[in-house]
Amino acid sequence: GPSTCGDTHNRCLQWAHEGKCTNAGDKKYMRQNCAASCEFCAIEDQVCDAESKTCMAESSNPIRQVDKPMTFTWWHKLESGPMTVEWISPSDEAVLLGTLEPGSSHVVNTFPDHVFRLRDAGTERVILTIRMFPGHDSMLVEQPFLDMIADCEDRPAENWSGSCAAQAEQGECLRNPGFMTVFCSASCHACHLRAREQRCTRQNLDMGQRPILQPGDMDALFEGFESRWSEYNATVLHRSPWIVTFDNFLKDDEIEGLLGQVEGKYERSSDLGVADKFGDNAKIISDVRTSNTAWCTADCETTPGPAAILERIVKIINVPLTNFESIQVLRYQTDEYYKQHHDGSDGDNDLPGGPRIYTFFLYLSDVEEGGETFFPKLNLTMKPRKGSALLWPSVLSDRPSSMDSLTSHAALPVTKGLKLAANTWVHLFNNRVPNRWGCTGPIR
Ligand SMILES: O=C(O)CCC(=O)C(=O)O
Ligand SMILES: [Fe+2]
Repeated sequence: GPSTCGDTHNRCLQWAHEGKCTNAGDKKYMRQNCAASCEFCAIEDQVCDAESKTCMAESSNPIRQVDKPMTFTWWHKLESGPMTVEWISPSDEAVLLGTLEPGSSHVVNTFPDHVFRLRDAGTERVILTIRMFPGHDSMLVEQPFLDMIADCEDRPAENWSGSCAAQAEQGECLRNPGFMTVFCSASCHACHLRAREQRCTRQNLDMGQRPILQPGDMDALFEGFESRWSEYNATVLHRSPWIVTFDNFLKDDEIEGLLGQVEGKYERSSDLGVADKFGDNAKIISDVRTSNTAWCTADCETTPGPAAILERIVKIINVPLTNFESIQVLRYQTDEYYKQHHDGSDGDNDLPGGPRIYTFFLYLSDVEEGGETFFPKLNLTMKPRKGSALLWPSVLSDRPSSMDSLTSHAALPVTKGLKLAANTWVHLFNNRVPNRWGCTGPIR
């Protein structure tokens, strides 16, 4: 159970902003389940560094997580008789640890990546085998849970050339849990983590509980913004919502660096479908956006160009890189567009990373004709110019868990030439840990 003070539900912050922490009917639930969002916790209980406001997860390094001791508890909630608990050693030896009586619990001190097996003590039938994952520290062994994991098998994608068993052997289950628990769940003994509600709570991900914005923080950021960032010619085009442009934000060699890194990685732009019962979000191709997309992921973002760009954005918006998605490069050819949409939705409060709070948009080319970014509700149009940038929020300053519908926007069709641009999306909470765990696509 929760030993440190925190939220047990991802949507806690939204509920807190709706006044549920003090509302008579909800207060009890909120005290028990949303202590962090209701600010009932002492600061020192929280994983985040309050001073610098960084919510860098203590244990976001998976290698370190493996070394970190953990305590795991099983609760025997089955009608049947006693169960035995065994530790399966790396050389596949079963070591008997004890017997678990119906209605009672069994606690082991262990480490992430260790494997345990429960058997019916009478028939010796294997009831379940599970691998230890950090943050997931207890399990109710009950019939609905066993039904959920019953049909569990590896189901790697057809075009994947790896072997689940070999990858599991090499420690990939913990290093890359988002991919491995979904596609190699049997080999990882991680069938219990296929379901998003098991795998993707902020508490289970051990990622910190503090949102990067409190009500009002965003307004404070943009006060005096133009003079603070005059080196990039920051101009406030609109207040409430804040829309800011930067001339000469990018140097040519940074643009070349970024584009060079993603060359050959472009795919037709898609949206993510709702997670299936295996925890996977399928890509959906639609006519809402017709461009091509390439991601600047781990290897790319540490190269000089992208690294310098990200470092500057971190400084300007005062949010650590842990809350960022990878840079997404966009390529629009003639007649391509992205119809009116919003970069966030209220449902994003159910994601451990929370909603996107900012889009820091980069223009990587000039465009001969068309390709403007257009905000219909604000009647604002931004003509793409190589090296410039545009910053807008997805949420309200007064209530950072709520979408600001005024910032819906479109990419108008390119009518002549080519448009290269990039999204840098920034979340209310750490988004790096959720991304590694496959917890970023929509749930419903
Ligand atoms: O290309 C543009 O100007 C905007 C693109 C956009 O809104 C998006 O990718 O979400
Ligand atoms: Fe957008």
